[in-house]
Amino acid sequence: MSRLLLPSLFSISRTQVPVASLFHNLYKSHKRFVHWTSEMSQDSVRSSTTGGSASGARTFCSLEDLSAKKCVPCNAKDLRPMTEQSAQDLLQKVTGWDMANDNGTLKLHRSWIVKSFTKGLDFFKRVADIAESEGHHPDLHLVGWNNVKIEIWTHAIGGLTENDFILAAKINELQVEDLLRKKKVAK
Ligand SMILES: C[C@H](O)[C@H](O)[C@H]1CNC2=NC(N)=NC(=O)C2=N1
Repeated sequence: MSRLLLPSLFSISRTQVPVASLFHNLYKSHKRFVHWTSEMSQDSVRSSTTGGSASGARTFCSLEDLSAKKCVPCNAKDLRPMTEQSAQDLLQKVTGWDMANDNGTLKLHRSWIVKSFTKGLDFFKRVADIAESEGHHPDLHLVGWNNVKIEIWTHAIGGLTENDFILAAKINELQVEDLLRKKKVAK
């Protein structure tokens, strides 16, 4: 029995060594694969927020493409503020929005006149629903009871990223005609 047992044990132990190194190699290649995929996903976050080149310049698509895009988490470790030129290029895609340099921080802004104070709050609620679903939030101002002003920038990095333009594009697609004061027609 023991003789029979010995060779089979030996043979198992002999095969155990290749099996062990096989598992070790499999584990190493799995780790390499996991690292590679995480790098790839980081690259897609990088390119989708700061553009392919250092200047952040990218061939951006039309407005409807911006509003169809999804904001990315603002805490992506290598998120950089967009250059002023890249921001100017994107500004063409968000009708009605303008850009201001607030002590070195580029920000988007747009204003509306609403019918009443409460319509202003309704406006904010509709914007808030978008912001919450995007995980990206604007600064909301309601002054002089019926003057709405919205500012957007990426606070986590103190500048503009594509997220801000996506949010602006989505706000532009809101149905808010019922809240706005009718434009005075010049007599
Ligand atoms: C984790 C992530 O940075 C924060 O939860 C989000 C929330 N909404 C945000 N909104 C804006 N405008 N800028 C931000 O940096 C930001 N950060």
